[in-house]
Amino acid sequence: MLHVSMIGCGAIGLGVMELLKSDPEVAFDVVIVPEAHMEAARPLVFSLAPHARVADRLEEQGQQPDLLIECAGHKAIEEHIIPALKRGIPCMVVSIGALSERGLVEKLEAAAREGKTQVQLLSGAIGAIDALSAARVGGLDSVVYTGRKPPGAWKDTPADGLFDLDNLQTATVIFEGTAREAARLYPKNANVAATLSLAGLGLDHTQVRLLADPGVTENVHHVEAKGAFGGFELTMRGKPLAANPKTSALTVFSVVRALGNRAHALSI
Ligand SMILES: NC(=O)C1=CN([C@@H]2O[C@H](COP(=O)(O)OP(=O)(O)OC[C@H]3O[C@@H](n4cnc5c(N)ncnc54)[C@H](OP(=O)(O)O)[C@@H]3O)[C@@H](O)[C@H]2O)C=CC1
Ligand SMILES: O=C([O-])CC(=O)C(=O)O
Repeated sequence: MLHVSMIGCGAIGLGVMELLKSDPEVAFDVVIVPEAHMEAARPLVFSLAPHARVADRLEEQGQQPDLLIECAGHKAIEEHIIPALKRGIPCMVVSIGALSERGLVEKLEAAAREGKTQVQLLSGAIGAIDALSAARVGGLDSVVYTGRKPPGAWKDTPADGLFDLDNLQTATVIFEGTAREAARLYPKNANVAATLSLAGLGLDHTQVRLLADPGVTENVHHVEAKGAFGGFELTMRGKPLAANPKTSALTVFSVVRALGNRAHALSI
């Protein structure tokens, strides 16, 4: 039985608990949410994981989880993941876009080294991360990522002021540049660009194009990579979660897979 503490009970966290509620090998013991939202979170958590405790942090004394998983956002990495790693608790992170902040990846690595443990960065909404990071071993020449989403998915981002999102008639490029700049301008839509960068050529050498496209209803991720290994092209058409259209459903499935791989006898 894998005893898991989870940070965040939003679209991803609740989706993960729902899918794992009848898995006898995974137990959610603690769900961490901001203090102000603990009361509201309790009934939701109770309905999916009746034995789980809602808290605003991991207790430092007593039984430690086998694994701490972050499904919350940038601040949760600094607040919860880094201290847990230093205490030797293995961690998983889904908010990969947060790692585009300078120095944060190095802080995570240092904390894991200090605690003699490991932090796993999850692939989330994008596929072929195994192929891309293997290809990097032989040398990559280029990685180009195009992210295409319905105009509504770009609400409350810099594109909202620059383009009339409600009345777009054709696919419109809202950003073109490096993954680092994409992550700076579009932090809540930067997870895929950051994941591809960390697996491949880094934030400054991964090219990104972002489009608002009234012709799509899905989050479409296209990757083209070339290098000593040859090349690949990948298109993912991710159905958005009803609870958060910025997030593809595959992200939830990717977390469930990762937890299953830790908990079950066979890992794939
Ligand atoms: N790797 C990938 O491919 C993808 C990654 N993501 C990332 O995953 C994360 C979660 O996404 P999603 O579930 O859709 O987002 P939601 O906004 O639906 O949920 C986020 C949850 O985290 C909680 N939370 C926020 N900050 C903290 C904190 N410091 N400590 C504890 N809890 C906190 C929120 O609590 P409250 O509501 O009470 O503030 C909320 O319950 C985001 O960072 C998102 O960018 C998303 C899609 C793809
Ligand atoms: O499709 C998703 O779930 C999220 C996404 O585009 C991103 O954050 O890069």
